[in-house]
Amino acid sequence: MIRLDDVGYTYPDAPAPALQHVSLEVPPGSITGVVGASGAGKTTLAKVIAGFIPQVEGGELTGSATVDGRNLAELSLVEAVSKVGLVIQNPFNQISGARYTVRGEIAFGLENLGTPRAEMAAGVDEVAALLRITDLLDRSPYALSGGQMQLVAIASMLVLRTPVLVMDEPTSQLDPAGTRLVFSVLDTLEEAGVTVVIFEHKLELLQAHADRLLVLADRTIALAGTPTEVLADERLSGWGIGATRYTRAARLARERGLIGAEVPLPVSFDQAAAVFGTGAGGAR
Ligand SMILES: Nc1ncnc2c1ncn2[C@@H]1O[C@H](COP(=O)(O)OP(=O)(O)OP(=O)(O)O)[C@@H](O)[C@H]1O
Repeated sequence: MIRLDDVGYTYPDAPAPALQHVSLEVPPGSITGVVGASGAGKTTLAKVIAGFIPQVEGGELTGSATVDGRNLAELSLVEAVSKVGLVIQNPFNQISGARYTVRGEIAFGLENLGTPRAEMAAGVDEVAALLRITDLLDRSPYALSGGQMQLVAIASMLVLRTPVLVMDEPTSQLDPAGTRLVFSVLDTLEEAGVTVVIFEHKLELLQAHADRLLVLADRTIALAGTPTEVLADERLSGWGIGATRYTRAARLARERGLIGAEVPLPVSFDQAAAVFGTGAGGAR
């Protein structure tokens, strides 16, 4: 269980806090999505949950952030890293620079933990198969596309098998197929009991895969609920968050008089199918 109670954080020498009064609970074995406009504090919150703040960044953290009852600020970085994996926003920065093959790169964290060689090799093969990058294992980590590098960065965290995984825009470099693959891997992780917090802009996928959705706005959690509840909230556009394609299509249909103003705007495929009367079964 991840629990934040009235967390505030100010970067070193920053004139104002990046986060204020943030309280949240993430139950174990669930997927929580976090959405927010640019600059809302998503990366900052990801680093708090991963224990990188304040350990790595410095600055002033107030309130309490715990994982399984342990205060993150009191864990050593090694302890924090063994509890929470952080997939950072820019995959280029996640690459260690210390290994010449993708295989070595993915194994790097396990190597540092002293994992036996055979176990390490099996772990790397397993995550590579899961993320469909087995054919990249003997390539140089520097000769990859942005999307391939992002999958390698994700693999290098998954292989550590931390009970909690925090992902900061992990699909930003991926094409739609790669993005769907990552979300299906999250479902697999959830089934295996992993707790996932994903900071992401792709609302349709969050709607389909997340158990809960949090909105970060004005430096705090402005709204929390099921994805369907949150995505239907009229305040989202004011917070700089878009709407799902289903909502946008229905809004257009409403403007053109094709559906009445009294019909609630759909946020999901199933709701849209009901509104447009086409039934389920089409392409999503
Ligand atoms: N190292 C830093 N020092 C001082 N201020 C920072 C630092 N990093 C981020 N900030 C500030 O903290 C606030 C939140 O930034 P953060 O990167 O967490 O937002 P974000 O929601 O992840 O944005 P984006 O979607 O653009 O990545 C911003 O006002 C930003 O300018």
